[in-house]
Amino acid sequence: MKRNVALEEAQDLLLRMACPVKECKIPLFDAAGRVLSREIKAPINLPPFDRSPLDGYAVRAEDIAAASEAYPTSLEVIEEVAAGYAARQRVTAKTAIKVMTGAPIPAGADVVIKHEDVTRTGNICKFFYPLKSGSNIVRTGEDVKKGELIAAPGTHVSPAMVGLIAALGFAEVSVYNKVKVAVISTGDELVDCSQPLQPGKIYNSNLPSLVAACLKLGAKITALGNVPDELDSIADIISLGLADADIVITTGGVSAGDYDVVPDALDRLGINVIYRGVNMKPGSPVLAAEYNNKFIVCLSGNPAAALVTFDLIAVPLIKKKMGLTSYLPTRLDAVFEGEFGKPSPQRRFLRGRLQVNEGANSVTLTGEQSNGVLKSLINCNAYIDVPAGSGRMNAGQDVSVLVVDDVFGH
Ligand SMILES: Nc1nc2c(c(=O)[nH]1)N[C@H]1C(S)=C(S)[C@@H](COP(=O)(O)OP(=O)(O)OC[C@H]3O[C@@H](n4cnc5c(N)ncnc54)[C@H](O)[C@@H]3O)O[C@H]1N2
Ligand code: MOO
Repeated sequence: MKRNVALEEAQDLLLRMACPVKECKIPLFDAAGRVLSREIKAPINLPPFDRSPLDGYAVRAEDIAAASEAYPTSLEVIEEVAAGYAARQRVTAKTAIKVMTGAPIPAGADVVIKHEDVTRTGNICKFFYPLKSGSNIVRTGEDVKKGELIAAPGTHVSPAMVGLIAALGFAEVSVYNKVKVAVISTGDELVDCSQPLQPGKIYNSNLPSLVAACLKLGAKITALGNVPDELDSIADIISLGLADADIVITTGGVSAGDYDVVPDALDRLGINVIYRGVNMKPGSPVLAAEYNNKFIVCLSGNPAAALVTFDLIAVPLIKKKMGLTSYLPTRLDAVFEGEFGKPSPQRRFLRGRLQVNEGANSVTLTGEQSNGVLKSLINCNAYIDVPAGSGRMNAGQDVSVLVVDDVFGH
């Protein structure tokens, strides 16, 4: 077992051992938020045929080459084509076919003129300007070319990706199974938020917040609830979690107190502790262990410490198990806007709000930074990485941040 490792080593030790869970095939309608386990190549062009982007008239460019306001060109409309149908006839010299938006371009035509720009009497249509061959035609494969790689394994399925996969005619997709995460909180002082609060007790916030964080990632959760600071109960519930889950997350009871019995419970279960303690604040007591290819991540109980170490250590692990190929938080440079008076003898992660700008990114603090303060995580989308040995931080200073909420995507 290692002790007091750097964050990067703490991440790496787990990521090296973790491989994605098994794959399955699911209906495309259920695929949003999942991770593709197979590449997707386009079996068809998109659009599959040349189509009209307008309601208008498909004609031959050469037929309207001389058209002008003063001397319009008259063509005979020989057919009308709605979206979803193909013209039966060809556009030949001096003829036009009326087409609706989305309709295939009739053979022979090489340009579409929008209907507002023509006048029509019976079957005769007048055109008042010429257009270059190819104008107002959406070409076959403009969006996607047949054979093109659409997504590699490990791609997160966004709503837009669902649309693209549907447009290519796939009703099912291969994805990784949902990662199963069991969440446990420990502490005699904790009361479920549905219960009245007794003296000396506090409401359990870690269990709901960690369950919510795992759900947001797309994991399959088992909330095993809260157990008292008691060796047998903690050992029993961890072993219950390990029976089904890929990853067990616990909070509380990992520090140095008399009732911090989580490490003893792991010991009793014969679980291999990979490391105990990470050089960071908050969350330094975090512990990670492995058992039969499953992982146990024990976060300290302070609510902010629990969520920060969850984001920086548990999330990359869950993401790698989910099959994602990008799992570490993005690191960006930013200018610090604000002040933080405390020195940081230990490496510190401050809760901040990153604004991504054209020139320089800027980051502000989201509020109080104590280990138990949860409120400042509400608008936090990045952690300011303050190196060990840093003094007071002032506005305008350059900092490095780890992005923990996706500020780029949609
Ligand atoms: N003598 C020492 N004492 C402490 C040390 C140390 O090195 N030496 N480390 C401190 C640090 S750092 C932290 S963080 C805490 C964490 O200890 P634990 O992980 O064992 O957590 P607990 O003692 O169980 O709880 C800490 C704190 O958080 C509250 N808590 C716990 N669980 C929840 C929950 N589910 N929802 C809301 N709040 C929770 C708990 O009541 C405590 O106030 O230890 C320091 N002590
Ligand atoms: O882990 Mo503790 O004080 O670093 O919150």
